[in-house]
Amino acid sequence: MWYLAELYVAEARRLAGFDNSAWDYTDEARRILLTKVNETLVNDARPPSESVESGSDGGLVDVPVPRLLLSMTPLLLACAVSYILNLDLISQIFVSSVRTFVQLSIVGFILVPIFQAGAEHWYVVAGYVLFMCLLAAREGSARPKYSFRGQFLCVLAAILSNVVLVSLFAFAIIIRPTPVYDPQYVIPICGMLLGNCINGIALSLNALLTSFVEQQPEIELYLSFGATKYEACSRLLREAVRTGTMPTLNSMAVIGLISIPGMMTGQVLGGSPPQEAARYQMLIMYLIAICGFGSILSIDWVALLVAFDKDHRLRGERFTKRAGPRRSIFYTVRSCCSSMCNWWPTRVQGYKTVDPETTSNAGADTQTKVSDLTSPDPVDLAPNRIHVTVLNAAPNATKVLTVDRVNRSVPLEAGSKETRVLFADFGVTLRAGEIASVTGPSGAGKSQFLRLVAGLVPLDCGDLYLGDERRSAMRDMTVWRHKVRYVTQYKIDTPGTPTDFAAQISSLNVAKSTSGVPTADEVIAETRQLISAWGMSRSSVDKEWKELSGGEAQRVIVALAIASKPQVLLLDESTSALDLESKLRVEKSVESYAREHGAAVLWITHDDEQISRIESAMTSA
Ligand SMILES: Nc1ncnc2c1ncn2[C@@H]1O[C@H](COP(=O)(O)OP(=O)(O)OP(=O)(O)O)[C@@H](O)[C@H]1O
Repeated sequence: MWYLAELYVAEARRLAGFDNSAWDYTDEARRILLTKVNETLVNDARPPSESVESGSDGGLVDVPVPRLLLSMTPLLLACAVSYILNLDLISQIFVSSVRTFVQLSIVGFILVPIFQAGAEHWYVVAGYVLFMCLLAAREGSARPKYSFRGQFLCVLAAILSNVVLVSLFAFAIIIRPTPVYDPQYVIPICGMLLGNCINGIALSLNALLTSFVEQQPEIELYLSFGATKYEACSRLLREAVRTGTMPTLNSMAVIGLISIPGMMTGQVLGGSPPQEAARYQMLIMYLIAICGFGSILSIDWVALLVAFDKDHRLRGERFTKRAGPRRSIFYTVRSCCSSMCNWWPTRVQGYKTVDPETTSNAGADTQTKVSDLTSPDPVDLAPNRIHVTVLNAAPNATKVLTVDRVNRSVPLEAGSKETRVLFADFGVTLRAGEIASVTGPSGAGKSQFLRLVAGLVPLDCGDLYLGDERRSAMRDMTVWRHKVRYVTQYKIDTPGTPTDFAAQISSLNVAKSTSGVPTADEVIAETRQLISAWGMSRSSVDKEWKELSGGEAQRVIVALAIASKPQVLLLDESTSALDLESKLRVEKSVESYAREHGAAVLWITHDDEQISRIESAMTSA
């Protein structure tokens, strides 16, 4: 290269009229030299055919529209694979490809006047960036499986605040174009920030909202042991943030080695030196990473605030499931064709057609069932069908729990504004050592009653007392839940072992700030002792929750609840998965816990014999 340069310098000097023997290197000679060297290097690096096509200016090889359309044809293969594997992606591939073509074609045209006007007026650039933020917020908020009211505005706020902050940092401090709002810099870079924000927000928000709805038992398990909303969701929050940030962090890890990203490719193709393009790319990646991270944290924080009320209760009813993917024109056309001509293959998932001839009986059956479900017997919706019976009245003992005329209603149907009263003016008083059975038909509201007492669901009116302490006067609901333990009827399905769980509940804020709370070692030692008395191996608490059978997990969680020493124990069908012998052993332990610790127990059961057994054991003791 230097040899070539030497030759050009000599030639340049000759053309400029210098005497080569004097060899004085002027600016003019340097300019001619550099121009010539560049032209030669660019043309030498290209195959002869390209050199001809790209012309003598060394710019991009032009891709005419027919060839651009030709580049879309391999996607037909993807459609064929989607059809064969029944992936139901044909519509999405088609719509995405057309959108890419149309949107980029439009943007190619509108950017020219925006760049011209934006170079003079900052508000043109700001307006266009705001427009991009609105579109980004729409896309980001439309993708998650579940949504909440005001989700679009929350996503917009998260995106806007982070993009504005990162842009100020990038353009005012790092890049410093002139003017600082130069649209040639601001618009493409903001576009890249927004593109990554959408993906991060959609992935993270989807993971978090899905957890709030579908992992409700896990969250409420922690809440029922006195966790705050942050403590109850910490694992799910961590996972959601990781899910959102992982694509960017992964691409940063392989950038340059495996992938040459779009911006760098564009700059190199546009004629920029690769080193300069690489520096810009590094800068963009750092900006994308911080902007994406900030937006994900912001929106997850907002989602957490929406999901819980001030008493750290999970409000699952605030989320609604999307009806399905947005309907595309392709879908509409296909559905019309399908219903009119019945020619569209029925094997594509979600669009199966039913032959009325062959399925008439099945259809009749289904209809009967559906009508049964949609018009429930009014008797099933009557309030106050639950019965609380104190099995061993101890009128002289101190009051432990007072439920004072509480009401609870739930939506008649999911998402409906109409409500159904489960119980009204409902009350009970339990004294130290008393056990009460909670009975009633399925769906009457027994679990809702126990969850209300535990402070996991709100009450419409009335109040609760623990001794003389009024619940509505308590500033911190976690303190109440630490003393009133609800044992769920669901099988525990959280990652980790019961030993890990004991360590987690012993390190909750409420446990650390309360005196006399058993340590993790004490909890786990007593749990081992109890489960061994109930016919299980002591080492069962070292197995993963998911490795325990339904009956084993049920015994372990009851043992953990007893070992954490609550004042009120709320058992929701806690022995339903056990054989008779195991049931008897658990009953005995619960009875002695109530007697020895002066605790009150509310026990939901459908087993009349169990009620008689507990009643006779407690009254004869
Ligand atoms: N979050 C909720 N939103 C709307 N309705 C709910 C909600 N939770 C429970 N319900 C409804 O409240 C009613 C009472 O539910 P609950 O679980 O308390 O019944 P249950 O008496 O414990 O029944 P089972 O004996 O079958 O466990 C049911 O009809 C249920 O569909």
